[in-house]
Amino acid sequence: MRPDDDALAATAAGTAGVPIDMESLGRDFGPVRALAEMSMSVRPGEIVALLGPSGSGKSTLLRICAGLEAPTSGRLLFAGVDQAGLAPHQRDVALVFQHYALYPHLSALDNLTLALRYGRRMSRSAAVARARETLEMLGIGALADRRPAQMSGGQRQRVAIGRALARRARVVLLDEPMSGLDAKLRVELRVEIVALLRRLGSTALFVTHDQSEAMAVGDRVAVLNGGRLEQLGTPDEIYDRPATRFVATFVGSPPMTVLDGALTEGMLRGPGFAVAAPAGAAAVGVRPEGLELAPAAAGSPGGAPAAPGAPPAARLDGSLRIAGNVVVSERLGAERVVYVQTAAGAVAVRVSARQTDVAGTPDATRAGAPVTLTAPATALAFFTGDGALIGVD
Ligand SMILES: Nc1ncnc2c1ncn2[C@@H]1O[C@H](COP(=O)(O)OP(=O)(O)OP(=O)(O)O)[C@@H](O)[C@H]1O
Repeated sequence: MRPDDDALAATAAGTAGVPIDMESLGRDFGPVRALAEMSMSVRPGEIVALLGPSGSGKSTLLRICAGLEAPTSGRLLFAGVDQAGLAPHQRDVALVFQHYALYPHLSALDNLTLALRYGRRMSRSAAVARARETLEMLGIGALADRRPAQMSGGQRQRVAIGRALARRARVVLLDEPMSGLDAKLRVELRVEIVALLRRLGSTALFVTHDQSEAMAVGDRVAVLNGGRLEQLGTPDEIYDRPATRFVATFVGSPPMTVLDGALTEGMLRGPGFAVAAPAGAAAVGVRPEGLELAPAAAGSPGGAPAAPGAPPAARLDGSLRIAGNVVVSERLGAERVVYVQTAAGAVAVRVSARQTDVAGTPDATRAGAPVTLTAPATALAFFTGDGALIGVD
């Protein structure tokens, strides 16, 4: 859903998600800097996925938004109002955690109804109607009368999510809400959660360390590393134009390969490769699907340079070429990912699985096969020594 639609959805559901503004938020735990200079604006009704490795500060940021943790520096605003000093219950936020706690002696319906009656002070009939509607939206309307012990883990988690979302808080914070569930269930449930959030129009922050989950759930994805924001962008921007080397090598399956080199006279040279590069380049990156794999030409064994020590020549069209030997190849549905050991390091290449099935073609994907990898200039990304992407515009 695009922002223009958000207002409509919010009006239809009677909820208005609010804008969230983070201004240089920081949080220190003694000597540990859990969060630093975190600035981000989230639009009303937008879902932002917070993605990052363990310890990158995702939960700390969420807890600050919830009011469970105070920032050491910076400001947090909901709808333009500074949240400093406001307790969790004063912020109108809904929290969904991995570890849910339902009342065991109450039915699913009563678990939701109770939260609405006491959390939202709704009348009994209005609360029951809202609770039923929410359970229906999560595909568990038929389980309304069951107690938690009579449900599967996935069903219980749906009830817990329903209980948090039924309140229609203006901000919804989800911290790895599905990490206890199996992969198939996670995929199903994330679709339902997103549909529900859209319907309610709440602004949502969704913490995950699973990149496919982040890319599927987020209107935009915020990639965190070491307490800092590396990039905030749509899933396409994050994938196609990673702002930093960290993002490039964190997102993608397998992620971008980045080869280090030294720049002289417009040429980035590393072990076994040389490529025309912009000023400031210290490394060249290429996605697995940006490379073409071909059997090494006869007489030029893969892996080793033609003459040991002889620098490879850069190519006039700006493309990257590097030789190597296949280490292993992995069949993934219609594609195959081939890992090639080159003098500059391991390089991942994605090829059509059919490429290897053509009769009469030497199988360039079997282990040990000498191969040549080529990527056109348009498939290359260059990074500075600090890991920043060098603009190509
Ligand atoms: N209460 C605390 N006391 C001391 N250090 C803390 C505390 N809470 C978090 N930290 C530290 O702050 C950093 C960020 O932690 P945080 O839990 O926010 O990361 P995360 O990205 O959510 O990680 P994970 O994916 O493992 O949950 C870590 O180095 C962590 O050890």
